Parts: sequence; C-alpha cells; structure tokens
Amino acid sequence: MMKTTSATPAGTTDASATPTSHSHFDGVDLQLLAERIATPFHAYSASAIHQRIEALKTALVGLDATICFAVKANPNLAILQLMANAGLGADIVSVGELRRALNAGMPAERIVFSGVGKSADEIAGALNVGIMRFNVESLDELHTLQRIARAQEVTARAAVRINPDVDAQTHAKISTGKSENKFGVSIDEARRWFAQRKSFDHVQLDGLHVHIGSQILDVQPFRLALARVAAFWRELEHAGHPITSIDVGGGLGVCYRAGVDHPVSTTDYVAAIREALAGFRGRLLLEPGRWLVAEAGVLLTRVIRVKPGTERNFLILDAAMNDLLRPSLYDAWHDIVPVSDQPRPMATYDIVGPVCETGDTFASARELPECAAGDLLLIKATGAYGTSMASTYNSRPLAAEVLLHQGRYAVIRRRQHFEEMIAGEQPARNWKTP
Ligand SMILES: Cc1ncc(COP(=O)(O)O)c(C=O)c1O
Ligand SMILES: N[C@@H](CCCC[NH3+])C(=O)O
Repeated sequence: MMKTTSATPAGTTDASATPTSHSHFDGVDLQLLAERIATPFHAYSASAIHQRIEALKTALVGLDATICFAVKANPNLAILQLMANAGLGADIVSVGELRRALNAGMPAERIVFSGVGKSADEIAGALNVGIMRFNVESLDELHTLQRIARAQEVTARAAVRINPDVDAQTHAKISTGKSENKFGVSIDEARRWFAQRKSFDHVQLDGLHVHIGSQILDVQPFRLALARVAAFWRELEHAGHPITSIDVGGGLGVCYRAGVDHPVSTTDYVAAIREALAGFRGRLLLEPGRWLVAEAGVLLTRVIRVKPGTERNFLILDAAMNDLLRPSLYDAWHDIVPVSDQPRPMATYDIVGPVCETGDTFASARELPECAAGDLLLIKATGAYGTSMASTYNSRPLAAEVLLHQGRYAVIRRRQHFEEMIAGEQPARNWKTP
C-alpha cells in the first residue's frame, strides 16, 4: 500500500497523514510497473477499495441497507466485478451503464436507475431485465414509465427523486439539489404525484430518493436534505402512502488536497442518516461513487520535457486533459508528487499536458521537487471520474488501467489501439437523401 492518505483506513478524516514515500502502491513498485506499462496509465488499489467498502458496511451495521455503487465514477468492468463480489449493487444513468453492471455480475434487483433524461428505449430495456427501482425525475417520465410497464404487463417499482433545495456547498457544476438545478422535483410536486398514485396502476410508487451533489465535505447539507426528505416520508405515511425505500444518494467527498480537504467520516455521515430516518423500517439505499474509488486511484505519467518560459516554467507531462478532465473542467486540485524519493531542491512549475489548449493544465504555480525529462509522477486521487470522463481529444488513445493488489498487478484495460480509435469512421460514399 502506498504510504499516502489514500492508504489510511476509510472512515477517518485522513488528511493529516503526511505522505513520506510514493514509490509503492498496494505493494507494487511503481517504477518497475512503469517499465512494463507505457505511461500515462491509471492504477487502482484493490486493497484501498476493499477498505472503503468495509468501512461503509461497518458504519451501516444494523440497518437494512444496500450500497449501489455509482457506476459513472468508475465503470471499468473489473472494478464493477470487485463491487459485485463484495455484494454491492449499482446506481446507473444509462443503458450502457446497465449493461456494464449486469455484465459484471450485479443482479438486476440491486440496480437503481437515476437520471433526468431516461429515454423510452432505456426505460423499456431496464424494465425488461427487472431492475430494482427507477428514481423518477419528472411527471413526464412517470407517465412514460406507466405506459411502458403497462405494455410489458409488469409493475415498475419507483421512487420520486426529491429536489430538496439545499446548497451542497460544492462546485456549482456538480451541485444537484438546488431548486434551480435540473434534477428531481420539489416536495410540493411529489406530494401531487402521491395524491394521484393509484392512477399509475403499473407503477408502484413507494420510494423516495435524494442526491444533492458531489464532493461534499460537510455533513450539514446532508443533514438538511435528509431532514426534508424524512419530514416528507412521515407526512406520506400519515396520508396513507407507505414508503418502503429511501435512497440517500451519494455525494461523500474525498481528500484531493492533503491538509486542506477534510472529508466527512463515514461514522458522522451514517449517524446523520440514522438520526434523520429514525423509525424508518424500510430499505435504505446508498449510491456512493467517488468516495469508494477516488483515493484508490492514481494517474502515472512521465515528464516529457521541462520548458522554461518567460514568466513560468512548464512541466510538460505525457498525460493530458483527455486522461483526466477534472482540473480543466472544474479547476479541481489534485496532489501531484514524484514517484522517486530522491531528495531534490524544490521548484515551481505550471504542470501541463501536450493537448493544444491552455486549459490543459493540471496545476498552476505548483511546488514540486525539481524534475527532469523522464521522471515519473503520480497525479493522486484519480480513481473516480478519471477514466469515466476520458476522451480521445487530439487523437490521443485512451490510457491503460491497471488493478493492483498486494504486490501484484493486472491490466484491466489495455491502452487503446489506433485502429480502435478510428473504428466506425469511413470515407463519405454512398450519399443518400433522408
Ligand atoms: C443520482 C446520483 N447518485 C450518485 C452519484 C454519485 O455521486 P458521488 O460520486 O459524489 O458519490 C451521482 C453523481 O453525482 C448521482 O447523480
Ligand atoms: N464529474 C464530477 C462529478 C459529477 C458527479 C456526477 N453527478 C467530478 O469529476 O467531480
């Protein structure tokens, strides 16, 4: 296991642990690994993921809870298999994710389907395989679900996604629980749905769902959202609408910047759920994504060259925004460290990729031990929303992914070949009119 914050047992606020060495990750020598696999590549620690799963399960002891991993955080089949083997289900937002989850061995009865834009085809496909629940986000979607379920002569199980109008105090682009956001419906609207619940005779509307955003570092927004959902659940029960499941979504934040980001502990998070939902006898669903995998992943990259500029010195890496979009998209901070422990004087760099965009910047004015061409660096906490948001921009192939476990490694996705990148493209011929 790498001696970093990511190796600290999950469930603790771990940002205070100072990394001393980055030469090994889950027992694997990273210099040797980078001689076998061309950089850039993503490496994930299976041990670190297992630690997180166990920590969450421990915090949930005594509750009838199902953890549905948010596939969007890391959809690699080997990662999903690891989750499935640990008994987790999936939170999906597309038929592509549904197929991945099923392919990885996740049973349909542990799959929930969220998202504002489920198409009729996607709803039909998910109904067909008998998923556990649809988290319904609009009246139109509820009508579509009813229509398709009737045609299939089945009853769909559904929860209303509540938009509680709570500020998750996270980046605006990943906040989902404010009334101005496209997600979910207000409690007033949900109340009207339940009042006409019986008219949806092919939809069993007996669940509530809430997800207020991602990378949340304070327990208070969770408390606020849960309090609103809990009050509504009690109101519905009194009105004769039994609620059999409450899905509290995901959103737990992780440490991207050692010493600065202080994640909520699983103990505090689950205590907030227990307190808000005291007396709830149904099934609790959770949809963590980032928290399970982010700190279990690193992006290995080599310095292509050091370029002295007139105002700044640039460290140009072989990884780029197509391998990890978060810094370009959200100005997100990721700790970046050399793999070698060799003592060197410190220097200040703008750390950039080779893509032809100024936004292809991993860090500005970052202090790092002096680097030279060929040096191996780690970009940390890239296990979530790294490969899942990767692209082939600038015709760069998708990077390899490697799973590490106690000194051994397995390639779980090889680097994309050029032929795969252009597969499906063809010269314009056989012109037709539509
Ligand atoms: C409905 C839903 N559930 C779960 C998640 C996972 O969130 P996170 O990775 O922050 O745990 C998301 C993404 O934000 C989501 O949209
Ligand atoms: N893609 C975002 C998280 C979005 C969560 C999905 N609703 C990130 O990298 O932080």
